[in-house]
Amino acid sequence: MSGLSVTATGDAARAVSAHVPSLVADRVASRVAAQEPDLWGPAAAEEAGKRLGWVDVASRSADLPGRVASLREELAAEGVDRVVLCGMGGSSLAPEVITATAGVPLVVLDGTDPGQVRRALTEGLERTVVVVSSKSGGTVETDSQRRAFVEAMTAAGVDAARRVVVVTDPGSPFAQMARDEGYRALFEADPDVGGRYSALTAFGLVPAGLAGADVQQLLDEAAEALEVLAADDEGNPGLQLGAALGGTDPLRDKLVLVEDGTPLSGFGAWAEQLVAESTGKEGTGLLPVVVAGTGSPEVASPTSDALVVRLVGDDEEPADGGGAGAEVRTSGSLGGQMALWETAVAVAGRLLGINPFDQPDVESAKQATRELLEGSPETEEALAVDGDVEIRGTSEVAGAATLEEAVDALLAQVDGDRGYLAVMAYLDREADADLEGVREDLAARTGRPVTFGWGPRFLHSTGQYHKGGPATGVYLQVTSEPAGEDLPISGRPFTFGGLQRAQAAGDAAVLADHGRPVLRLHLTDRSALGRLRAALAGADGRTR
Ligand SMILES: O=P(O)(O)OC[C@H]1O[C@H](O)[C@H](O)[C@@H](O)[C@@H]1O
Repeated sequence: MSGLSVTATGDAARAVSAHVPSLVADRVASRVAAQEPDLWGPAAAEEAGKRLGWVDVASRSADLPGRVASLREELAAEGVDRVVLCGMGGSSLAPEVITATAGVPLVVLDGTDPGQVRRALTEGLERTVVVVSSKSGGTVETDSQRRAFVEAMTAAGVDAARRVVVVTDPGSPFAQMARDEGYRALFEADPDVGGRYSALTAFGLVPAGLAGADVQQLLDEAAEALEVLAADDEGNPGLQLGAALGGTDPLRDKLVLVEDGTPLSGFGAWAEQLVAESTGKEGTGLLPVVVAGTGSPEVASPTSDALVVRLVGDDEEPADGGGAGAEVRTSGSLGGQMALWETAVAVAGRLLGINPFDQPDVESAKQATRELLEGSPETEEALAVDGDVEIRGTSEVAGAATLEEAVDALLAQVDGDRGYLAVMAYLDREADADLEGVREDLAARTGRPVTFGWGPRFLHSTGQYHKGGPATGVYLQVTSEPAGEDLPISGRPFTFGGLQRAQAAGDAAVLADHGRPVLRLHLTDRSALGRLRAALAGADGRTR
């Protein structure tokens, strides 16, 4: 028994009935398990041919728990017990959910906010090991974080080379660097598994295992689940979830994810990347909307284009199959759920007619950032300045003279039937965490799904969907001067603050090029956050 359970109601149940029989007849489950690359059309076959290794992850990763446990013991004997992970997207989201669920501490540094980076650098360096994870070995945030740690450790008299562990693909620039610099350990990951499917490879298991999570158990859970998920059987939960995700008609493309009794902690953020980057392309896809709880507007009164997925506990009563709306409930162990969602997203990709293994629109924002870093980080004149807030944006918000007018102008662009609002905050996701509360306010205010992402973290997750998915979004970007001093990046001509601004400006430019409405608010003093929050909440009583 894998303990995996998927139940569907309403439109989701109808999608299961409509699609699972043909998925079984086409032997989709066993062909995914056999790593057949031709399930997503001829154009996707080459990529799929090198991206399906996750189906036998338990054997591919078999040596890792032992290797990680030995390294953890060695480090502990040296008094090193604080684990920091530097990595973005697929290189950080899995260890975050694994350690949060296991209740073991891991510092995840997946941002460039100078205050957030500085905090990670100043707490307990003498007992810190830094895991630098990047599949490509070329991600600018990760390399900048590595540089910052090496410099800070060296300044503190700590032998940095003994404290850096690298996880990367064989042959990547990071693999070479780990050898050249004599870093403590190099874990070469499986190149046949894509970043967002890499949870149970070295990317998930090394940092989580060093932090003390039981990674052997995760692999065992996944192995058990993958057997069930390989069956050409109508009861296969991977086919059922895949059909519910990709097969509603008309497509319910706002996937509202809510923890509702699950023992897993933070699963939504991991699933968000998997779903958004895998499906959000060619003008279609599913927008994950990760909400705080069952009282959130998107769950309490779902829109007609929403599919609500409740992550429930194992003893939850199954929902009955009828009714209006569309809901799915899933439960099972963390390793099992990861395998379930990977399978389901691959199945949904087939139903949506897209290649679930590429991310064709991520590079454009990276390129725009590189160009800005080579020039000046902010080249666009402010349309208006309201106190400590500079207002920039596309033509839809051009007439606004005040912060409140600008927000109103943007919200007026949210389509009442299919639209969504994405809030993208390039701030300190720990110190400024309260801002996340505006998600609910804005959802209530607009009556539409609202996503909240911390920049640049979300660029490696929902960023693909924003550009490649349907043109139904409007975008609110928040940037700020650093709360304290900016932080230089050793050996680079730009600072963390400069990088953060360039990433924001680069992404906004690409969204604008795609014809999407964008409002950019830059706080010249971070103390203006309170005012911003009130303006977004509509605290003066103005509602649309
Ligand atoms: O692991 P890395 O190569 O550093 O990549 C980190 C992330 O980069 C990009 O944003 C990709 O679209 C993601 O899928 C990936 O997870």
